[in-house]
Amino acid sequence: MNRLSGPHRAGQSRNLAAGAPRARPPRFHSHHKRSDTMELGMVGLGKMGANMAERLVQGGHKVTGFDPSADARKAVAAKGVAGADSLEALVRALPAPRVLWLMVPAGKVTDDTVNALLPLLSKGDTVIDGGNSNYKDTLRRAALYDGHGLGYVDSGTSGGIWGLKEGYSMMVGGDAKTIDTLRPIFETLAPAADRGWGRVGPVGSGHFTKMVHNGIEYGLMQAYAEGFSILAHKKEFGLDLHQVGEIWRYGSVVRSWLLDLTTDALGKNPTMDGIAPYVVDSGEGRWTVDEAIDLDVPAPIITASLIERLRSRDTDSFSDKLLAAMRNEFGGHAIKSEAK
Ligand SMILES: NC(=O)C1=CN([C@@H]2O[C@H](COP(=O)(O)OP(=O)(O)OC[C@H]3O[C@@H](n4cnc5c(N)ncnc54)[C@H](O)[C@@H]3O)[C@@H](O)[C@H]2O)C=CC1
Ligand SMILES: O=C(CO)[C@H](O)[C@H](O)COP(=O)(O)O
Repeated sequence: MNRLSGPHRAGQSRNLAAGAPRARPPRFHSHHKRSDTMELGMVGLGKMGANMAERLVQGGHKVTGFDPSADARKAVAAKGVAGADSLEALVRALPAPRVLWLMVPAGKVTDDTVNALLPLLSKGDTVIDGGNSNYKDTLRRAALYDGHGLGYVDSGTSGGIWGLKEGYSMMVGGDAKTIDTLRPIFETLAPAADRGWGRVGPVGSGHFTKMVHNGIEYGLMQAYAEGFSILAHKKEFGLDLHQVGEIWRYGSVVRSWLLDLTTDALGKNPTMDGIAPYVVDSGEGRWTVDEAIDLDVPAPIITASLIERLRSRDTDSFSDKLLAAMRNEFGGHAIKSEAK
């Protein structure tokens, strides 16, 4: 494995998380406290990849990054991340056996990247897909790589734009020995070397676990949004939603990081002024619902949360108009006319 000289200071990853507001003592201790640093390539230097590359550099690793956007490459250069202007140049810059972390949009871009890397890599090299890929795509890509003697690891990654400071939570799938060689990378990216990451099973299981994590995220988000909306509609009490959020953040049963962020958003913009009521989804929720159906698992909350997102985009609902028309047909109930 390509190790850089010079030990990575013991506990360095933990120091990175020292500013985290709600740091807790570790619940378990790793027997593999590595002091190594590594060299790796980061493909995709957007909101996630750029910060991950920066955190790795802060942890003493050597990172070369590729992104088709020259601006993205320039932004990370200032953080100590070397730049490559093509995938070929990136692969050439890395010592064998190579390690490449993909942090690109799921779907076609990931497929294109995986396919373009295939002829450039050599036996023993490993690709880690840290994006939100569908686990079925991951199984297909891993089988392709396995056939060429290449390692393929999936890391379901959570932490968003806060990961640079707080560390990332990583659900890792793949061959246990391969993952062990990548330990210094995960230990640095995680909130602490011995927590917030782990091998969850064979390849595919990391993305599967992240998919369910995001399904849960949809349900939690929906519950907070509905609760605050009920509070907002009780006009006679004139409730201050930011204040309520702040109260709930401490000691309440519903306190969470998501509530912290929700409260922050309410503090900045209590009436959600200027925000269109349109909620995007990137696929993880619908894959979770598909999977629940395939496995005969009832998942009504996650399913309803997904449907609510779809509903948010239906600003001229045909079904609601048809419902009003039906009531008129059977009961002669009045139809409210559309404002012209
Ligand atoms: N933003 C978030 O909160 C999280 C995102 N993810 C996942 O991480 C991945 C990256 O997400 P973000 O950084 O948020 O997206 P982003 O849109 O900010 O960045 C994606 C980057 O990939 C680059 N890119 C596009 N085509 C490329 C190609 N062919 N080769 C190399 N780079 C290419 C783009 O120029 C861009 O800089 C996605 O799979 C996303 O689902 C995972 C966890 C959280
Ligand atoms: O993985 C994430 C958070 O955990 C990403 O932010 C993801 O984009 C969220 O899912 P969606 O876009 O479907 O709301």
